Parts: sequence; structure tokens; C-alpha cells
Amino acid sequence: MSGVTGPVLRVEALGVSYGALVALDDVTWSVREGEILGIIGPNGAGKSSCYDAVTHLVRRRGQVFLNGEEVTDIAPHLLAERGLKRAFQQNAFFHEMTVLENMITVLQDRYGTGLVATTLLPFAEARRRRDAVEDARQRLMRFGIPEAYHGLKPTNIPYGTQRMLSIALAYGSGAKALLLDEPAAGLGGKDMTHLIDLLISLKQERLALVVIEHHMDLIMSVADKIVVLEQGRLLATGTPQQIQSDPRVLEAYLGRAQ
Ligand SMILES: Nc1ncnc2c1ncn2[C@@H]1O[C@H](COP(=O)(O)OP(=O)(O)OP(=O)(O)O)[C@@H](O)[C@H]1O
Repeated sequence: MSGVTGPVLRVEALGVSYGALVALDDVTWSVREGEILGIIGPNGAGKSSCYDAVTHLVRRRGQVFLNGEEVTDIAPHLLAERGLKRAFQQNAFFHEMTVLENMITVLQDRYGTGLVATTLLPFAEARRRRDAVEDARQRLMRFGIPEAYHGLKPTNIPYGTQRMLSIALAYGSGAKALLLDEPAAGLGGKDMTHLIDLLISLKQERLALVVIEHHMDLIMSVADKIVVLEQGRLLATGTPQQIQSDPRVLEAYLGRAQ
């Protein structure tokens, strides 16, 4: 191996239209393993549409490559199986299940189905379930969700921990590339610090992370590179330093936010 690897996720000339409205036009970016790509832009700039395009939830133009292989025509659930995972702006939980059961459910690709519902289990099944429970417990802790919350329903745990849970559930049993949509929304103080620590630890584990974020301090401190969208078009791309001193960006976005 040369040691130089290509991008984990690459999108080329992505475009999305809703009727006559062009929400995204000719947008190209890529992210490597162990890298955090930030996507910023004013409200309505096309950031979420970009994720919808990547994960094939909308009709779109352009191409998507995962680990160098074109996956443009692959269905959304098959993209997830191949390691392209996404967390949404709104928390998405199974509300009738506990935090632990939610986690076990997303590990079913690893341990098989029926883990939560099964009651009378032959020995092998019981062991499979024990392994799944322990795995789920460890994963929750790793994503900053203390054991005291594992038996509660997701809506009964603090909001900051709910955001961590939604990232843990999106990541599931593992991902090559993870798309996060405003993970810092509604967070403050130590929740923000926990989120930064989590993003950095995922990066250190060689995950390719893409993060849409309005919280400038957070994204400028964790991202390796930034893509700026405005009115569906790619306005600028570069390191946080380059972006923060780019007059076009200051004019279009950062200047307005101050
Ligand atoms: N399903 C849809 N049908 C019609 N128009 C849509 C749809 N989804 C988004 N749009 C429009 O497409 C444009 C881009 O929206 P998008 O949600 O991608 O922007 P965004 O940058 O994610 O915004 P925000 O920061 O507010 O989440 C906006 O003008 C929006 O109103």
C-alpha cells in the first residue's frame, strides 16, 4: 500500500431541484478518512438538500463515490449498509423503547433481528442477546451516554444527551462516512465540550465526518476543511483559516452573522 488513500466520500456536480427552485447546483466536495469536512451557509443555502442528494433521498443530478466506487444509483438503505450513515437535524428515536433498546435495535445488522422482542430464548440466542446488550451499553458510554440513562425513554433524558444518542444511533454498528446535520443545535456549555470531544475522537478513529453546522466557533475549531454554500452554489472551499479570511464568505455569510 502506498499509504496515500483517496477520499472515502466524494460528490461531483451534485444538483437538486424542487420544481422550478434550484436548491443545489453543481456542488463538488470530498472527505478523507480521519478528516472533518464542515458545510456552512446561510439558511436555505442548500446544506440539507446536499445530504438528501448524497443519501439518495431526492432526485438529483451528479455523482456520488464511496471509497472510490460509484454509488450514485444505490438505494438509501444499501448506502447505509455500505457504511454511509446520516444523523438528521431532528432527533429520530423509537420513543416507546428505552435508550438501551434503541441502541440494540440499530445493532441488529451485527447481531440479527428480534433482539428486543424475544423472551424465551434457547442458549445460543440468550448469549447473542447478552453480547448485544453489552455491546450496546459500551457504545452508549463511548458516545457520552451514562448508564443511569440507559433504562429511560429517550425523551426523558437531558436534551444534550439526546443529541449524543442520535449520533450514536446514526453511527450504529459502524460507519465509514458519517453525515451530521447541525449536531450542536440547542447545545451549550459542557454539552458543547462533550460534542467537540466526541467529534475529535471519531476523527481519530479514522472516520470520515461531514458536519453541517451554524455554530461557527465549533465548526471552525474542529473542521479540517470547510465548504461554503450560498443559494445552492459552492461559494468557497478551504481550511477554516482561509474561509474566515475570505472576503466573499465574510460578505455572504460570516459578516452577516456578526
Ligand atoms: N422538499 C422541499 N420542497 C421544496 N423546496 C424545498 C424542499 N426542501 C428544501 N427546499 C428549499 O430548498 C432550498 C434549500 O433548502 P435546504 O433545507 O437544503 O437549506 P439549508 O441550507 O439546509 O437551510 P437551513 O440552514 O435552514 O436548514 C430552500 O429554499 C428550501 O426552502
